[in-house]
Amino acid sequence: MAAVSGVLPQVPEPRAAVFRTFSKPRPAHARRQAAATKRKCQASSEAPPAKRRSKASFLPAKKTAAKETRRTLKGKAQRTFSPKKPSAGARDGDQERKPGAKTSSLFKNNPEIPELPRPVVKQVQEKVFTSDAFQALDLHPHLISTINTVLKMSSMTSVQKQSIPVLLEGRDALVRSQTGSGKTLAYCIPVVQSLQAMQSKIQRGDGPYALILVPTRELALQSFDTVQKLLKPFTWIVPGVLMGGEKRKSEKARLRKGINILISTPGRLVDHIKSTKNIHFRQIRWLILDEADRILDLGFEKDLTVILNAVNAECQERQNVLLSATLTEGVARLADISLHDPVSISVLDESHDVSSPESEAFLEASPPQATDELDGFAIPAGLEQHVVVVPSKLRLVCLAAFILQKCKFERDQKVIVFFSSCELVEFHYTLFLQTLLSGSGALAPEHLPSTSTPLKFLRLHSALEQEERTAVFQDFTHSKTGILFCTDIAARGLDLPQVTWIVQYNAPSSPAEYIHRIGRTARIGCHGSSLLVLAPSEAEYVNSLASHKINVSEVKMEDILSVLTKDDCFKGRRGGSQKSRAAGPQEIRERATVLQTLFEDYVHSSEETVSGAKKALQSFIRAYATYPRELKHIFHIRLLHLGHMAKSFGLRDAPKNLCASAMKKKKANLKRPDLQRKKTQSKQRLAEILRSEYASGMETGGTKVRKQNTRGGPASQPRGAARTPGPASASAEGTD
Ligand SMILES: Nc1ncnc2c1ncn2[C@@H]1O[C@H](COP(=O)(O)OP(=O)(O)OP(=O)(O)O)[C@@H](O)[C@H]1O
Repeated sequence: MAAVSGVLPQVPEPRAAVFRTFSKPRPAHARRQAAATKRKCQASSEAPPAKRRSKASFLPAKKTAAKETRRTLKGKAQRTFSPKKPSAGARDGDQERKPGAKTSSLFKNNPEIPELPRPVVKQVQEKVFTSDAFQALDLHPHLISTINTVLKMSSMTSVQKQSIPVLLEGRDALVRSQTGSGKTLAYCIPVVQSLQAMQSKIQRGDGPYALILVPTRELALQSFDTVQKLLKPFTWIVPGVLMGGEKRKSEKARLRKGINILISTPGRLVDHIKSTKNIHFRQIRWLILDEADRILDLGFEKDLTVILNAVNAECQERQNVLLSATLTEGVARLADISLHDPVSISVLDESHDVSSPESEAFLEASPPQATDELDGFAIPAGLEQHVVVVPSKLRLVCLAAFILQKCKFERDQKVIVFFSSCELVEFHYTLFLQTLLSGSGALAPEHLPSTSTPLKFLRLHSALEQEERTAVFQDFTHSKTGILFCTDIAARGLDLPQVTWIVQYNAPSSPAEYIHRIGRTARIGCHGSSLLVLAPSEAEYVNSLASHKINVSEVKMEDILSVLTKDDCFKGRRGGSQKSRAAGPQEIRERATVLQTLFEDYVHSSEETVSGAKKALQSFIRAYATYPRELKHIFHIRLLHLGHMAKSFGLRDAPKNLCASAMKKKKANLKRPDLQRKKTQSKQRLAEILRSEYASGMETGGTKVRKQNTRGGPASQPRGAARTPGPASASAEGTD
């Protein structure tokens, strides 16, 4: 990174610049210097000593640049979102400055960017496809022809080849294979085959024969769609989905008429078990837990117990199938599910079969390892994983530059950006919509490069009304391009076609969540890329990923920012463009400042927007506090510079008392004798909170983001992926 040499690398022609400089080996002296820097940085956290000037920063900006920037932007900002006069309420401490106020330097006083660790990792890989056709299985001819003609699939994937015969034999199974490898059909085909072959023909009124549990509503819809297609020739078998967001009454009516293959989120099913007379499980032959490790997780524990008790009370003889890309036997053992002599299916095992040429390559390449060492999660071969280390002040412009690069200046790019809470999604969605879309995109179309593509922003999180959630899901599914901002609600199971990039703007809380997030791209043998954004104090996370056999290569922040030289909307003082001269570090710096000013002016344009940004920052801090203990040495609020962090929310200064009240509360709690009792309650609370992110929609009285409301933020939400209790204090907007 720039920290190593102290100067920004020469920025080549912008088109060729971005992402050409991944992980280049550095000279030894530079490495030594960077290692020393890293030690210093770790000791001092992200907050630098007041007088220290960052070597990592760009060359010092001339004083006039920001002034000029302000002038350039003033007009633009007014044309885009018309900043209002700051109202009385906006005059909170330092936040009272008018839009267009001087933007403090983005490039001074940043912490050094440490050289990233480069652990040697042999990633676990699986072979996706086999050469075997579905005809090789003992399936009903109509089912085979439906797979061939309706689903347009001919050969089986590895996980299908291994799982379908085992499940057709009637065995219980734990199935693990990489994301996007076809696990849905691996269980749907045996279910349909076995139910259509039942001697006494299934009647709709019999009720459910198969119960499929999935963690999110979108996944429920997606699985329902697959089952429905497979059932085309077997019209007497009725599938149905219970997923919340829909009127309870209509679901009850459908249950009364009869559903034979029932797909549901756990929370919604529990609600019906408690309140719907007609629901019964007398006929259950199959219990499937898709994304089983998530469903067995803390957040669903209570719901799952209710469901299993209800099912066990009425039927004992059934097949149980647990599937996930990150299912370990350890996780499965925790399940209070009476698995009967289960078969453990892992496609990785097949890679070790010396009869396949690829496996031979694998065996040759990897020395014998202990069993647990082989336990890394497989990552699709077509997935290129990147990481960028960005000082907190530059996070926002870096994200924006990346989005502009991919979605404005490249064709057919579909990007998913993961955030740790609903509030963060909502804040960034609104900010980008109001600045990048109506800002740079709408300014003067004649000034846009002819190669640019209009930006399309979408957002998905649990605080949206179900109607909008479904619409967004459908829209993004069918779009050729677009940027989806989301929480971990979209991390599991969703099969969104042709996603090209996954950005993790907030690091995930576990390696499993990392795998699932990146798994939304490079599915079923396709190619895709991912980018993880880390702060300098979080660089150690690369080692944590490596310990789970996850290998990321470094992208330079400067390379991402250099795209701004393509976009004359961000022209700085000197007004040069790529056409007239080569873009240098100074120009990149100026343009980044223009972009940051655009964000800050929007945020400071009204009381409402300032307060939205503060809430989002608080939500970030709360989510940051929920990282599990084993990651606390990397992700600890103490390691963040809150003033710099505030800048990444478009705030010119850190709001006062940001953490103080939370810390005060914590200290007070420590003195209180009833703390232990409270701890149990807070565990339950966390379960509620986690469930809310994956809510099934029976919730009442919660704060939902209305369709038209692009400015106001939703109720505070914690990271959906947290597996470990933390002090997140979200509202209970989405409990089932
Ligand atoms: N045999 C096949 N041939 C071609 N495409 C297939 C085949 N089986 C499944 N697919 C397609 O592969 C994609 C991924 O399948 P699926 O969603 O079932 O993956 P998954 O393993 O469940 O992923 P995740 O772990 O992310 O949930 C889907 O678009 C599906 O239609």
